[in-house]
Amino acid sequence: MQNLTQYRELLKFPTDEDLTGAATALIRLQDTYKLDTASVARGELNGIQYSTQLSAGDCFELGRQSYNGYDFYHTELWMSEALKRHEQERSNSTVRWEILEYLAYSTFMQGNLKKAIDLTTELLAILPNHERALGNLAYYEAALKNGTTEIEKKEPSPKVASTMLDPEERDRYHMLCRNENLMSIELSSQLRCRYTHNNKNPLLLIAPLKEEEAYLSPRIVLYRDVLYDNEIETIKRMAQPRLKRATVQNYKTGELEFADYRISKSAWLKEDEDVVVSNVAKRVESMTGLSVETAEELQVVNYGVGGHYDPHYDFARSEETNAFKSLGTGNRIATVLFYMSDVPQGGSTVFPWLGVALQPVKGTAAVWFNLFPSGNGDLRTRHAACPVLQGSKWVCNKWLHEAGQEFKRPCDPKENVEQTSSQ
Ligand SMILES: O=C(O)CCC(=O)C(=O)O
Ligand SMILES: [Fe+2]
Repeated sequence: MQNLTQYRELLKFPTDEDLTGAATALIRLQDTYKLDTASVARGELNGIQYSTQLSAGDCFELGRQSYNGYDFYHTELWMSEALKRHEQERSNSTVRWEILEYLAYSTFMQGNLKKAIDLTTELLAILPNHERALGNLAYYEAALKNGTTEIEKKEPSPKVASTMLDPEERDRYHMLCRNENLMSIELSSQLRCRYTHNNKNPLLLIAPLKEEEAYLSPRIVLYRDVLYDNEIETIKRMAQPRLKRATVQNYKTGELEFADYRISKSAWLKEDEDVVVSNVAKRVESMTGLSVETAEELQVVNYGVGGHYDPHYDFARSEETNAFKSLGTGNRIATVLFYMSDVPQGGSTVFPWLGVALQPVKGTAAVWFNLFPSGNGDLRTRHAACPVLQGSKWVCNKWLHEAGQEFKRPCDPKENVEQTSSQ
């Protein structure tokens, strides 16, 4: 709010990137959760009515942003909605002929020539001398006469193409985000929950963990109630002033950079900063049976509405020669992901190829091994954070590394399948 009011001249906030990012996020939510355009515009998400609505101008802006990204499918959806809202609005936040022009062109680009002609004719009824519209009309009519419905499709730019998901993986990812079940009854009926008693670890003898299996091979388990509310408050309070836009590692250069496929804010906390942070690390040792000596600092992450992380591996693949090199502690052997909030809608952690969806529950931790005992990465652990549809998602995670685990999880060059006994 201060940026908007006091420092407007200096900071120019929100920026163009903020606007583009907000539009992309809304369209991401629409696609992932199959939200219908009119409902979103009315402020209704998955049947829940919120207080905010979109004006014709907002819808127009979403259409324009889609158009700028050569995404004519969403241009048409949002320009049609803009047109409907324009008719209903008393104080018009946009201009009818402009909507018609975008709508006609996006309709044409999707091969509907007749509709493009009708819309352009309507535009010309408002502005008979609109030069571009006159040119377009002649072009659309000629195309219709010659039977040319083949539209020259623009190839996505190399930057966009490199971040595009494999369609099958994307479909599985989105289905899991929508809570559509992908796990067979044969598999899910084998999942158990238990209290973990362990004579070797006094902590587990006094306070056994509530362990819930989410998948067996690879083993993914949930531990319930492993963070106290006051610990969560402390972690959030410490992280808040340090939160920065999250980065990803460029696997070729090893450089950290911003990427559309990971939208969140994060901060790192050291164990010696607060007893809460070191206690969490000790608990991670109990949960995994591994040492945190070589683990990364505690990463705290906050996702706002639309925040997400596309499918990825937590470990570095063999071709990613620069990853984790500077740490000198080997690859990321295991992940411990703590949920520090519930999320009212969206925000699950999903494993597209396993059909597993973990819904964030405050105080729960998810644990899995990323590597086989051979040290090779387990590709089945590919996972993603679904976009947050409503609310704010807080997690923190601890990534454990290979070094120092030699006696706790002995390596075995032959073991490319995980051990059957737990940990
Ligand atoms: O936030 C989540 O649910 C998953 C986060 C994640 O996969 C990561 O940070 O590597
Ligand atoms: Fe991850």
